[in-house]
Amino acid sequence: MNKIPSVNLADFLSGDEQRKQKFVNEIGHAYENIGFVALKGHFLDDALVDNLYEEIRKFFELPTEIKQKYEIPGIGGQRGYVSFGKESAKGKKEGDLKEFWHFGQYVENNPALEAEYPDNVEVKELPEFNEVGKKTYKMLEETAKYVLRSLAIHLDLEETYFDEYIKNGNSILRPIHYPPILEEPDNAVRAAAHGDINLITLLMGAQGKGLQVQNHEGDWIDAMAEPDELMINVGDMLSRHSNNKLKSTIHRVTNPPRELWGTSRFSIPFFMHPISDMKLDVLDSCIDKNNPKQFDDITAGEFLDERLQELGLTK
Ligand SMILES: O=C(O)CCC(=O)C(=O)O
Ligand SMILES: [Fe+2]
Repeated sequence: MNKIPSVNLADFLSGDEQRKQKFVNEIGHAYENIGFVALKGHFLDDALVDNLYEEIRKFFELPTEIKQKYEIPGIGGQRGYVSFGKESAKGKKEGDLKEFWHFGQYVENNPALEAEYPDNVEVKELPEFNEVGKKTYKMLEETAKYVLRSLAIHLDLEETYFDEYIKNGNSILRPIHYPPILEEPDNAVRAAAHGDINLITLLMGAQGKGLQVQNHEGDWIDAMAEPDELMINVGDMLSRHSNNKLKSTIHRVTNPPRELWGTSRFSIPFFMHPISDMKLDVLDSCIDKNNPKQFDDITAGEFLDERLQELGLTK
C-alpha cells in the first residue's frame, strides 16, 4: 500500500446498514494493512480548530521560564508541559526536536479514577487555552468512541465492547510544537520512528509534509491529510489485544529541507487510552491455528508504565 486510505465516519453514523458495513470493511482492511486512515466526518468544527491553534501558538510563544513553571516533576510528563528534547523514541538516545503539552481526562463521577490520574494543569496566563483544550479533548474522545465501535464490529465483538473501557479512560491530548531548526541537528529528528502506545491515535495537523509511515515493504510513505481530515492510526495496545491483526505501524516526523528550517510545525495527537484496569490479553476471536497467541497477558496500566520508562519520561 502506497497511500493512506480515506474513510468517512458519516457512513458509519448514517443509520443505513450497508453504508455502516462499508465503513467497517474499509477501516478494517486499512488497519490490517497500513494501520492508518484519513478520516472525514469527525466531530471537530473549523472555529474550534482555529481557536485551538491560536491558543497553542500563544502558549508555545510564552517565555521559557513561564512554560517551565508548568513542567510538573514526578508525573512522567503526563500533564502540563514537557520541554524541548525531553522525550526520545524507544531505543534512541537523542531527544526528539519538540516541546509539548498534555491535557488529560476530565473524570466524571468516579472518585477512584480522579485519585489515580494526575490533575490537569491550568495555564494562568491563557484562560482560553484551558477551555479550548477541554472542548477539543471531548470532541476527539467522542469521535474515537465511534471509530472503536466500528473496529469492535470488525473484530467480531459486541459493537459497544470498548465503551466501558474508554469511559473516563487515561487518554491524552498532546499539542506539539516542533520549533525552527537553528543548527545541524546531528542525529536528532522532529520525531524518531516509533509506534504509539495507546489503542488508537487521532492526529490533527497532518496537512503539511513531515509525517511518514512505513509500509510492509519497509518504504516510508508520506501521510498527508486533507484540510477536513484527521489521521487515525492503531497503537500498540490495540495491536496486542487483536494479536497483531490490526497493525500498529511505525511512523516518524522528518526534519524539513534546509530552506524550511525556519518554520515551526504544530501537530496535535489525541492518544486514546482505556482505563488502566483494562486487560489487553489477546482476544479469543483473534487466535487460530495460523495465528497463535503472540503476546503475554498484561493490563493497560502495566503496559503504559513499561513504555513511559522506555521513552525516558519516568524512571
Ligand atoms: O507530529 C506528528 O505529525 C506526529 C506525532 C506523533 O506521531 C506522535 O506524537 O506520536
Ligand atoms: Fe506517533
